[in-house]
Amino acid sequence: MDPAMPQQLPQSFRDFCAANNINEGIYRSDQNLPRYVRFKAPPSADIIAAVCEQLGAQLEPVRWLPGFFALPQNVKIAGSEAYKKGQIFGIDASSGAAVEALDVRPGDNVLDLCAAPGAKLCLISDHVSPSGTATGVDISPPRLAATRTLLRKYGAAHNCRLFLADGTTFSERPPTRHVLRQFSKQTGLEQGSEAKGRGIHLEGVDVSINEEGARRSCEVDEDRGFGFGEICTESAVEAQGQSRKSDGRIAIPNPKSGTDSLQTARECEISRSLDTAAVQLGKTPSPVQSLEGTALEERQPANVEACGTEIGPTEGSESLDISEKRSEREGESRKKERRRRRPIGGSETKAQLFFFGRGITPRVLETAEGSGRAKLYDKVLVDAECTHDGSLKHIRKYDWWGWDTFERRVMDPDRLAALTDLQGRLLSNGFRLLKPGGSLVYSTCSFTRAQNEDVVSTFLDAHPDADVVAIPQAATWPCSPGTLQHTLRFTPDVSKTGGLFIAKIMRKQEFRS
Ligand SMILES: C[S@@+](CC[C@H](N)C(=O)[O-])C[C@H]1O[C@@H](n2cnc3c(N)ncnc32)[C@H](O)[C@@H]1O
Repeated sequence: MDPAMPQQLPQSFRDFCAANNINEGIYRSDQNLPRYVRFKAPPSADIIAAVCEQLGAQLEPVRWLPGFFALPQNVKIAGSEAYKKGQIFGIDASSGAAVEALDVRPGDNVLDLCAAPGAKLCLISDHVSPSGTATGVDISPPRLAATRTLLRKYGAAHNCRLFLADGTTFSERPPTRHVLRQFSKQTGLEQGSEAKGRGIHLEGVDVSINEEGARRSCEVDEDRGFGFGEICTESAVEAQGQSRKSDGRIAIPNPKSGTDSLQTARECEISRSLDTAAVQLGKTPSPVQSLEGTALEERQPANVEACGTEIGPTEGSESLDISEKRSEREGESRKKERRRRRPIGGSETKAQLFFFGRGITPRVLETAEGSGRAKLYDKVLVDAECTHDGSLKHIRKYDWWGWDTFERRVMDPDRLAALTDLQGRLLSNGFRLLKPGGSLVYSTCSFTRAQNEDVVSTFLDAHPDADVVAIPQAATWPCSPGTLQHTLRFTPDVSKTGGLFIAKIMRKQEFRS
């Protein structure tokens, strides 16, 4: 057998490769690829040594990608202290490269249009800190729930928000940075405080402190329909049926378990501030406006998925009732949503009111029509749904699912056409939400031209204000050029990473059609 060929590739997959001009040789090292981890904060030599000891393996720095380390593929990281403490997380180096290509800067507002399960969003959250924001969107409730868990675990939730929405129609503006700073200042929840990882949801919230000082009243932002409630005073503690223990801790009754959980006043204050309801009105939010101030077409309203506490499907926690009327209806629709197999061409999302709040009665807050120019995102990542053929590990799952399923899902021309159509619409909508002068990265973990260069070329034909640009950092990356100028491909044989296609697209600063 040709040593360049991977052994025992299933015939269906070989047929797929042949049909898409994919050289099977690129998979030859796929079975022995390293796994990659990233340190949340730049590690000292002592920390690296300690983590190596915990993992029982050497961490090899990835020379071309700062903060990333390679490990032998079979090393399990989940049991280690470093992983449990959120010090390291698993993310393929090619995924890291996609985020690096975006060149995210502190203070940027970044949109991640296909965010789940969230590894790239965690990285983005780190890069935009301390003053920027990251907005994640995904159409899959369970995957979004996993994303929320990940964000919390890695202390990335403080500047992130998540929407359950169709990325082809998502239309929410970036949050107001001014408010983010104001909220942090007033609550004392600065970067690195214990609030990190709790999931603050801050978009468009106008926070004010009244005469009583400790009391925080929060009003909804006119554009957004979200808000934080107030609470934290002694009277509010009593009003909530809570009591202070002699050591100063506050007993918070949990009606479901019948037990009290004890929190220090500080913890209580923080959780109150963070866990108060965020509200998405059950009506269409004001659409994003173009820079010229004209409303862009009406889009589907998004559902709020995650912020301070549980909304929507949860991991290891119960979702809270929203209102007597709505909870039943939504419970049913969520069940239906879980049962339903998501079509490959995307799906419609219905407006739903998600809600949460521990012991807090949520208020539905009124919005006013937004006015003036919409703020758009500085950077957008469209890490699109694809056939995942860049990773044999993923493709091998069809050993269990059955290769007839592969043929039906991945090789059926109608489904492929629907998929590439979805990719094009995700790219177009991401670009619509990008500000002039901003950059967008389109990536897939497929090697087919149809899902990569062809999608980008079709997009460029329809968007004269878009340019594919070179990625300067890539000069030192172990990748190969795509067939469209400036596009890149990470292939397992060359990069020793999972497969990834990356195109960086700039929106021209000044453009007259
Ligand atoms: C390749 S995965 C994204 C991986 C993610 N960026 C990460 O780094 O963890 C593609 C995601 O697109 C989501 N998706 C599929 N169709 C979508 C749509 N119409 N709108 C938004 N997300 C969609 C899928 O649920 C899936 O989570």
